[in-house]
Amino acid sequence: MKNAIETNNLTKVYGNFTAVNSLNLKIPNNSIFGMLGPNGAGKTTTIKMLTCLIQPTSGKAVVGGYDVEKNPDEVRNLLGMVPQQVSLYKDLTVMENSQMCADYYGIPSDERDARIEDLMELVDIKYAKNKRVGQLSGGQKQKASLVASLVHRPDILFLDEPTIGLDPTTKRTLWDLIRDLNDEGHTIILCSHDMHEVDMLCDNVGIINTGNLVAYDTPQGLKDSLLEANKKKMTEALGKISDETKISTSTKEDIGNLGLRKMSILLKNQNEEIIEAIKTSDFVKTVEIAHNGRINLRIDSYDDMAVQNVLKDINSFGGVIKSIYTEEPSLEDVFIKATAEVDENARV
Ligand SMILES: Nc1ncnc2c1ncn2[C@@H]1O[C@H](COP(=O)(O)OP(=O)(O)OP(=O)(O)O)[C@@H](O)[C@H]1O
Repeated sequence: MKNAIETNNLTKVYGNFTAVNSLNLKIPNNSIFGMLGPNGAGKTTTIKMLTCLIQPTSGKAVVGGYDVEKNPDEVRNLLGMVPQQVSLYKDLTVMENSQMCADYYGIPSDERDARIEDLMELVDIKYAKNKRVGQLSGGQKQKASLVASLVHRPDILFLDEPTIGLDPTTKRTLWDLIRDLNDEGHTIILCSHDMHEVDMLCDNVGIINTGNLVAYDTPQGLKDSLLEANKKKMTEALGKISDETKISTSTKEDIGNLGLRKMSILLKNQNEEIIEAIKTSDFVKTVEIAHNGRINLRIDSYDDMAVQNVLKDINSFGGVIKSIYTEEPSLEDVFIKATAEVDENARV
């Protein structure tokens, strides 16, 4: 079995509203998959179908080799789930909640408590094992939830916003744990709005928008595609300005501390008039002339057209561009671009 999860035109319709639309997804075994999408995109609905909590309207999903509709029990046995809202019993202790989960999955009683204690140590919650869940802080509840969901050593683990509200240290502990679990062979499905987290942890990323899968690749692949598209647009905008203009990308540090959307330009024929034209361009928020003559700009817009319009302004004042640096796109840029075109009719 190559893929831990495979869906074929998986669809969920509520009334006349399509929450998930013909989803075709392949999540390789032993990988970390990041599921991204704006609020209401259909992520939770997808996860609910994959974890047999709701039935698909049409299409198919195979999880761990089992069809979610034909073999839901087998699927459930393979899964662990840490939901957005911790779903443990508030009046039971951390230990009792985990014991209940272990019993549900039929873990032998002579193994059960040792397994739970090992996991508690791993996520650092053993000190609170006899505390009732209702008395725990948000982060402690999240850890308790992880212990309960890992006790049966699931092949596939679903994590829905697992680090939301956690302090930076606890967040890092959890990231390390996710990597460790993956090294041990678990496939992990991570739903998160934290782009840094997804970029850092995930092997592959899928972006869902209004029920449709609009992008799927490695994080680097997604960023590279956007970079290529941006370069193409810049080349088009440069047009006849100069065939020799070098377009490159650079990290934030190389360009300098300029703020949000940055670009840096070197002109062959820099003069006051051109600089003035750049400064008064509608799209340019700050202009800084570096000691080496580079013009560092901050363009306060995520609109692709901003870059093109600045280049056109320079062109109209006779500026000949020698080289352009733009900031490398981040996963956040990819997300914003991929989800920009929202079909308002497809929302409720
Ligand atoms: N039981 C339901 N009945 C009708 N519509 C529903 C139901 N559950 C979800 N929806 C709708 O389906 C769409 C997708 O919801 P879903 O919870 O899957 O989004 P999501 O991507 O998980 O969002 P978020 O990031 O906010 O958690 C939303 O428009 C939501 O209103």
